[in-house]
Amino acid sequence: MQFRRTLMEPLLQVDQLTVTFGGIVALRDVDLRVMSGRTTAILGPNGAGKTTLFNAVAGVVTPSSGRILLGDADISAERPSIRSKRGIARTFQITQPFSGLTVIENVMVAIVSRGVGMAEARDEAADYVDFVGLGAKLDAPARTLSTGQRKRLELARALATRPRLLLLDEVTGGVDRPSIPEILDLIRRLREERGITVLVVEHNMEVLFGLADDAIFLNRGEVVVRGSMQEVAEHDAVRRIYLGDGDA
Ligand SMILES: Nc1ncnc2c1ncn2[C@@H]1O[C@H](COP(=O)(O)OP(=O)(O)OP(=O)(O)O)[C@@H](O)[C@H]1O
Repeated sequence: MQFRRTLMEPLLQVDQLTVTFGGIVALRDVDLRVMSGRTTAILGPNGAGKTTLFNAVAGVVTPSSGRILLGDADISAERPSIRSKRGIARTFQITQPFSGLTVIENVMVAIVSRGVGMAEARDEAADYVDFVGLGAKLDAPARTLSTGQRKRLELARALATRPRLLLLDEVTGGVDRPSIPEILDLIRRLREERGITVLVVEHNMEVLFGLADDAIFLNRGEVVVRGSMQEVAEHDAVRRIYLGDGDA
């Protein structure tokens, strides 16, 4: 019963969020509920405000109004490092590993910064590296990895912060087609095996159908449609924008 109740609660709640940059309104009165244990997609054309919403949740842009709750805690005024400690992690559209460090060292950095000792950090890092399927690359310098492998490393680094909520920005962007199913499988396992709630920005509709339970569609900073991934994808406004993908 406890499990069922948890699934029905939002882990992340965004209320009436407005973000402006000078005269540009990047987000206007955006409401969002990200349900615990589910994967939620943010859809929208270029400039819709998707990245700004991620940045506001991570705490790297300051909203002009509105509030953000993680569980019961109002995190609106908290710095990014505090939000990270509370369990919000993000990956970037362009991966940013330390290219001179090896795969395991890259992951250890995130663990050591939690205050864990080196030996213990190495064991924990090896677990995450294995989980993302980079076990054979443990001691390879990050700069030698393919784009798909760098995305996996990025996920391992995010795992090292022990997230409850993972923000994934274009996780299949730049990844060669044959490697995409493996990355998607990995993201599904994050939820199923580690109980991580996922919020994803992704342009590829085909990818989202296999991944997202819920979705919101933003246009010019406002929420136009919200619902199940299926409902949102079938909405006229969404179909118009994504028709070029052939799957919407
Ligand atoms: N730091 C900034 N300074 C000024 N304007 C910004 C800044 N960041 C975003 N914007 C503007 O805010 C609006 C929303 O941008 P945002 O990057 O959030 O959209 P997006 O949906 O992520 O787009 P894309 O799909 O192209 O990445 C755009 O008009 C953008 O130009």
